[in-house]
Amino acid sequence: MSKINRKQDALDYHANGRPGKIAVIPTKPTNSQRDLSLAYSPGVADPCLEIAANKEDVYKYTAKGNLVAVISNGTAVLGLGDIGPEGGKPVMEGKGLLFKIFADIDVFDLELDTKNVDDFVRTVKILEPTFGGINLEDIKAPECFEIERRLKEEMSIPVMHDDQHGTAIISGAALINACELQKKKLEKVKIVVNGAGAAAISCSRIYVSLGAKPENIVMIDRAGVIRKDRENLDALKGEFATDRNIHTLEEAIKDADVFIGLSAADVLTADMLKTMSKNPIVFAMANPNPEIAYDLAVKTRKDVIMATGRSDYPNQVNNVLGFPYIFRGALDVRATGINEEMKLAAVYAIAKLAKEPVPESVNLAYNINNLKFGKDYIIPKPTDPRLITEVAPAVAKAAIESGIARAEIKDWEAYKENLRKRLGLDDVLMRDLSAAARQSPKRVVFAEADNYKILKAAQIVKDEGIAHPILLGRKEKIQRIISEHALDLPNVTIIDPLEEIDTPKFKQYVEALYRKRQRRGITLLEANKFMLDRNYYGASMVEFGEADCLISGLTKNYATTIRPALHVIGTRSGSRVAGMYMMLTKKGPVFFGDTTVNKNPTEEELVDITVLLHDAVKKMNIDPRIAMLSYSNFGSNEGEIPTKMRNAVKTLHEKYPHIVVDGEMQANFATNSQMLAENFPFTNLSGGPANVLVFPTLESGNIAYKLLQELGEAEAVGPILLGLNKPVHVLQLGSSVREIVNMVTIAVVDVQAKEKEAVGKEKKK
Ligand SMILES: NC(=O)C1=CN([C@@H]2O[C@H](COP(=O)(O)OP(=O)(O)OC[C@H]3O[C@@H](n4cnc5c(N)ncnc54)[C@H](OP(=O)(O)O)[C@@H]3O)[C@@H](O)[C@H]2O)C=CC1
Ligand SMILES: CC(=O)C(=O)O
Ligand SMILES: [Mg+2]
Repeated sequence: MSKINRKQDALDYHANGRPGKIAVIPTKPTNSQRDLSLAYSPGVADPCLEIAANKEDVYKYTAKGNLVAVISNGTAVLGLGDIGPEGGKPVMEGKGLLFKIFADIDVFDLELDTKNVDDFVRTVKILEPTFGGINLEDIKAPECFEIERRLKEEMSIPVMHDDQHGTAIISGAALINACELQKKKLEKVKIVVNGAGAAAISCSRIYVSLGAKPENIVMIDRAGVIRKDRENLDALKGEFATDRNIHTLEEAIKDADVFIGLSAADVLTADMLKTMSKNPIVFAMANPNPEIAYDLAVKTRKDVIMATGRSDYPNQVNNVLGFPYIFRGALDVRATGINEEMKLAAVYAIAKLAKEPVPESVNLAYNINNLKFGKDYIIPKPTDPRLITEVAPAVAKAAIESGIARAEIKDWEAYKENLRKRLGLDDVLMRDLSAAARQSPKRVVFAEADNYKILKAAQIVKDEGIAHPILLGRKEKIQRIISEHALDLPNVTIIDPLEEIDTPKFKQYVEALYRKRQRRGITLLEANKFMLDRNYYGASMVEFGEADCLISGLTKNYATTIRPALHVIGTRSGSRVAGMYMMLTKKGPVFFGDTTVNKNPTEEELVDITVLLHDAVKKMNIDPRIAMLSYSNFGSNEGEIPTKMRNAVKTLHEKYPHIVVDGEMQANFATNSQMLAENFPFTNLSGGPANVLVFPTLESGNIAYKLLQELGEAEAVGPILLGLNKPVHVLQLGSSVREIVNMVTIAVVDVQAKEKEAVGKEKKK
């Protein structure tokens, strides 16, 4: 994007619609007169009096415990300098936005019109009743140090100057990892810190805590190298003053291992970079423009590990990776401050996370196929959903262990679960199913293995111990994709049916297909031809026990994929086939059927579909509560659809009394149990909203799940094919890697359930 376009886009982004980036949203119902009388007068008086009697109750009855103030006077806004409090407001609103989206922390941004330290401290101090924490931002050195020190002493809620400590924590984590990759020891590296302000001094201090030697650090400000013999040297800069006989950045940078830029744009030239030691580390963190442009640095030195504060290049060393989670952890244990132990815990948690395999959602967000620990990935990406569950608990634990927490966390797994829920990362069911799959992984044959997404999913399910993949396709093509994308799939079986044509196994598969279909118009020659199709071959592998289940359909339409399975494997005796989607909604999982196979099911077919859905949901250890949907409620409308749904319910009640099912009903009644009970108290659909929805036609089911997926932001897992003799699962055309992994997980659990069923039947005999 050109600079001009970017400028206009950025201005439009802020100005369009409601100006600015944040707003206040009520968290309680406000629909009725009653709600309002509780929210405000007279009801509000009760929590007021409770808090007046016991101040700590402010955490119980108000938003204080989750509310952070982002406070600035605009004197060091990014690297833009002193642009005043109003000038800094977009940055402060931006911080508020980041706190919210990454850690679900609410923020009021406060821009103070003062450069006077006493006024600043007094103003913030008297805000203590309102906030759970104070994030000081973009206040210039040296005032920022005194402001933070005094507020920490005088306030009993966490106070942190983010430009100092947030930056120190992130760059500390990045430095540990960069040193490891460049095979350098932190205790020995020579570090040049350009800048001697808030960020630079705190970063240098944390590097020393992590093992760097103060005598190996040279610090530089606008006047040059900070030397011990400088006149009027202030105490802060004095901490890192050197007695070496050097005066300029040019002199200091020669043979240095690490350059830390926390100053201004473009001060490090290519010529200077050339003089650094072998395998140099450059963190050019000035915002918005770094001390040396990313492209110039990597062009100048092939052996450099390069990081900037920007999101549009690899290695974004920016305090956004820290402040949301540091405050999250501190707020959740009601810490009285943010101490050294908490900061170091955050450093190590962030550094460690960079070495873990990257979730697919992060690859997708950056449009990179295989991010992994290395020169271009030294710290996690800000969108990594694991940051909250790794960094916040590490910080909270450190607060408890160092004795500054006022609340305990006992069940850390439950706490992490809660953190995921806060961000809507709460796919508990999928996680439970993954855990179940891992207990006994199965052989899954992928019919379309000459496809990157399938191979990536195969790698994930293999790495996670969910399944043993078997890949079908042209061997050379599969190997090429594996090496192009640096996938890691050693020792995985690859089979090309075209190369199997003369094997006894191939012949066995062909004969079996011919036997099954000879009276349905298939000749032996045709059976032979069909078997070259990987869907037929894969289904035959499942049929003959060479694999436990088949996954296909990513690149072909549904009918083309399902037909071979029906021909080779067939349906369970007396059963029909139907498709089910598991919709992972914000209110929990809801199962939709039939969304895939039966266009306009009859009453009898609806009964069978309902039983199939019931049994499938039960296998996932969920008690099904089934609603038969229509546009009418219990006879309120006549018509073909309500009648067939009503009749299906009647048959289900008679033949399957153990199944909790009711209808016909409209979707809003099915999903709102209070409304259903108030209007139709006779219903047997009790104990909460329906979690299985049976649709009258394929059309309505398909439309409903797609709308929910797009507008309701629910994740759709499926279609899960029900009724086949052996597990075959057909992907949605163009599924994502995550959807394929989910589907494999379901397939493995399905195989496990079928095995259990078989053992049960054997025992009964
Ligand atoms: N990536 C990230 O996460 C973060 C990046 N930053 C960036 O770091 C920079 C500094 O921020 P902060 O510490 O808050 O600001 P401060 O105002 O406290 O400090 C700025 C420092 O930079 C020095 N400086 C300015 N220009 C030069 C130059 N040309 N050569 C040498 N030194 C120079 C100043 O020197 P003097 O003392 O002589 O005035 C001062 O010491 C900003 O660009 C900011 O965007 C900050 C926080 C986080
Ligand atoms: C990232 C940040 O806080 C800064 O540049 O000031
Ligand atoms: Mg800042």
